[in-house]
Formats: sequence, C-alpha cells, structure tokens
Amino acid sequence: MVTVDYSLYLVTDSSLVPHDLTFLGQIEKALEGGVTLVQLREKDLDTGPFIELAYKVKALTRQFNVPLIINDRIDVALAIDADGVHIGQDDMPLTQARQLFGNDKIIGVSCNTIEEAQIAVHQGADYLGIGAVWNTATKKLTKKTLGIQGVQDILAAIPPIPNVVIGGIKLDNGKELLENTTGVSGLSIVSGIMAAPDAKKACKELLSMIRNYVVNPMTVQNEIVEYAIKAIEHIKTKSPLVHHMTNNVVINDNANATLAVGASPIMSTNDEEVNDIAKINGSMVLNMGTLSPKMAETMSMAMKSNHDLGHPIVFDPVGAAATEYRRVHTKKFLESGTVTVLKGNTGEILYIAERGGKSRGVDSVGGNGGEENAALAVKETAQKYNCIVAMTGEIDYVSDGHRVFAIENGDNLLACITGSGCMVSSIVGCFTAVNRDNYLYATIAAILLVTIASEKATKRSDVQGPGTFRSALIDELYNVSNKPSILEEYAKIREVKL
Ligand SMILES: Cc1ncc(COP(=O)(O)OP(=O)(O)O)c(N)n1
Ligand SMILES: Cc1ncsc1CCOP(=O)(O)O
Repeated sequence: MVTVDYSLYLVTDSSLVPHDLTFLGQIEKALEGGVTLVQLREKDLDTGPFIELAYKVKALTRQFNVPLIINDRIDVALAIDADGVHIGQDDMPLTQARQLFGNDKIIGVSCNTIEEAQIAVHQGADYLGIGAVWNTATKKLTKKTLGIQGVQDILAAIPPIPNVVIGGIKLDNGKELLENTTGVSGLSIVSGIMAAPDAKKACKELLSMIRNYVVNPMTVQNEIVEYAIKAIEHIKTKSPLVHHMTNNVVINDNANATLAVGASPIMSTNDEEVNDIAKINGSMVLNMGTLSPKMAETMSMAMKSNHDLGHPIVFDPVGAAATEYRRVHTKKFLESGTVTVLKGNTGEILYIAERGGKSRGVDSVGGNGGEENAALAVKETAQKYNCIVAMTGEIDYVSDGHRVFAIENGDNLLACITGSGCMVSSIVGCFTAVNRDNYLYATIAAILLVTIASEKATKRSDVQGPGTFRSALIDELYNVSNKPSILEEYAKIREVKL
C-alpha cells in the first residue's frame, strides 16, 4: 500500500461548487493548492455516471500523485481501481469490504464514538474519519457533534492509527483543533474547499497551517531513504571489515550477504585474535544462535575490545526466551552496556521487553500484540539499554528510545528460509560500520535494503520457492546496492506516534 499523507483531505460535493466554476476545475485547483488526498463523494449519482465521473477525477488525482478514495461505493472503487474506499457505520461492514477490496487498498471508516473507533481499529481499518467535530450545513447529522474534547477522547482510547477529523472545519477552528489535540493525522474538509471562490488559495492556507502541527509522512520517508542511499554508497566506497561471531547454520549466507553489499566479512570465533581484529574492524556482529560457553566468553571479550575502540556492536539474541542458558546470556550481554543495536525477531524482542514474546526454539511464535505493543516494546527496550532496538516481523519496528519507525517492506518468503533475520543483523553491521552519525537511520536503512531486495527477489522468474529465493536474495542485495535509487520506489516507512 502507498504511504498516505492525510494532512489535507478533500471530500468532494458537486452541489457546493460556485456556479461560475466547474466541479473538475475545483478539484484541480484544490490539487494545485496541495490537497494530499481526495474522496469522491456523490450521494445522488447512478452507478454509470458515478463511474464515468470517477474516471475523470482519477485522471486528475494521478497527475498530482494523490490517492483517490471513493465514498460508500465499493463497486465503483473496484470498477475504476481507486486507491481506497471510505465507509460509514451504515455502509458495507469493514470485514466484507476488505474481502472484496484486498489488503493493498485503503479502507477508511467513519467513527463518532470510542467504541466505533475501537472496532474499526480491531477490524483493520487503514484510517478513521472522526466526526463530526462541529455542526455543518454540508451533511444532515444524525449523531452528536464531538467538539475538540470528544475527538481527543477517541484518540486517547485507541492505538495510534492514521485519522482525519471532519465536520465544520475551517482555517481558524482547524488550527484550534490541532493545537488542542495530539495524534490527529489531518483535516478532512468539504465546503471549505468545494465552495471556495479560490480553492487553490484556500488549500494553500489550510495546508500551511496544518504543516505546523502535522508532519507529512513522505517527508520523513524521503529523509530516511535519502540517508539510506548515501549509506549504501559509503559501504561500497569504504568496504568496512565486519567481524561476525554468528551461528554455524547461517555463517556462509551471512558472509555472502556482507560481500554482496560491498563490505568485507571476517567470521572468526577465535579468542586469540579478537583484540587484533578489533583494531582494524568496522563493526561487530554477535549472534547467539549456536552459543556455547567458550563462544560466550569470546563474545564478551569482543564486546569489550570493540566497545573500547568505539566500534558499533550489533547483538542478535537468537532464541532469547527459549532456554535458561539463552535467557541468562541475553541479559548479561545487554547489561554489559556495550550494545549499539539490538536486533531480534518479534518473539525475542517482546520477551526482552516483557511484553509477551514467545519463541519455539529460535522461531518467533504468535503476533506482536498490535502496533502499540510492538512500538512500546522497541521504544522502552531502547531506553532501558540505551541502544537502537529493531524488531523484525511482518512489520519491522525500530526505535532509538525517542522515535519509533515502522517498515512495511519485505516478502513472505523471508520467513521460509533459515537465517533471514541473521542476515538483517549482518547488514545492520555493514551499515553501522561506516554510518556512525545516525545509528537509528543506519539500522532502518539496513532493514530497508534486505526487505526490498526480498521483494525484488520474489518477482524474479527464476525464483520457484525458498531455495531459489535464498540465492536470488543475495543477488538482489548486490543489485539494489549497485542501484540504491530503487529504494525511492519501494520504501514504505512511517513514523509511529505513541
Ligand atoms: C474522511 C471522511 N470521514 C467521514 C465521512 C463520513 O462518512 P459517512 O459517515 O459514511 O457519511 P457520508 O459521507 O456517506 O454521508 C466521510 N465521508 N469521509
Ligand atoms: C461528510 C461528513 N461527515 C461528517 S461531517 C461531514 C461533512 C463535512 O463537511 P464540511 O467540511 O463542509 O463541514
């Protein structure tokens, strides 16, 4: 699904357009003024004319690269391949709409109460339309208006989710709303734009006010992608040594992945050369997958010598919860205070965060307990151990203890080969070795590279299943590293607001 900027969401109403202007002209002006999302809301059109109009609006929104949402009518949305549909409480149930529309499309749901919002979140809405906040002549309201406090009460009762507020919003009260709430993603406006004599000017004014309170998610994504592209170039030009002490299941793949991105692996577990390697090292990757007492001792030595020399240390607590031995060592390594990046799967990080992680052997079992639980797990653990924490899973979460990012890239085949998580740790090692100014972004960049390489690998005609995927993944790490601008096209990163 595309990353959506909900900041200024135009909901159309052809009946409100001033008589000297046209409906499509008004939408075009609004797009020129910067609306970030458009909903075609036609209450009285028959299906045929609705579809015809929708195609015309879609042609306009495409020119501005703005997603188009269809109000109420999933059939119309499907017919014109719109980006999403908006449904109210009396429309088709969300679960059915999702079945028809699929996971890649945007589904928004109107909510007027905490309970409606909680149900919509639970059922997987992509965004909420919260309202009406104030009275409006545009729609005959059948439910109470929320006021600013009502909006805040709903937002406080649900996990972070994209949302827009609607109903009677103009420039001044919109500002008051954004000043007095936290967690609003954008404002949804009908008459304030559709009836404006100069829709472009109206939108410009609205957007410049909104930008003081709401960050465009694309800005954040672009900033990180830009960092990632430069970070990849640094790896290739500096070719850092990345010392791995990893498990004997993945050692060859990790070494090849490290080479594929332009770094240089050394896979030694010999305690007699740890200190010498540290002197020429770029970063240290410690992976607990097949830990033995001897290796644990050598890892502790390596942590100390690399830490003393200021090298980043990436720790992968494989199977952290699985046995007493692993639990004790996970704690010991983390409490050494030397870890720069803790990278684990969902079960491992949730266990460390005491937020319900489960492992079967070294595999993560069960979900992440929802986005809020996942985001808090990485954030709190990062604060506790003063490091970056990355939790890989269906969605990857990364935090430095202040900000939390979600990365929604990656192909399902990653879960079908052994060591894909370990490979992420290796690549985090490569990135942090030569991108020491921002370990948070360097970690996100590494995850982005592996997950996007996985998406590209799956699409190849020579990939028939996990075996061919495994070697294609290494090919694509190499290919994407050689053409990092590909990240701009594929990256799906967003900041999670808690
Ligand atoms: C963004 C957004 N929020 C709320 C609504 C209202 O939807 P609904 O409750 O289905 O009412 P109608 O728009 O169908 O009259 C919306 N359309 N968009
Ligand atoms: C569609 C809708 N749903 C709740 S209020 C509303 C209309 C908002 O229109 P306006 O922005 O003109 O007040």
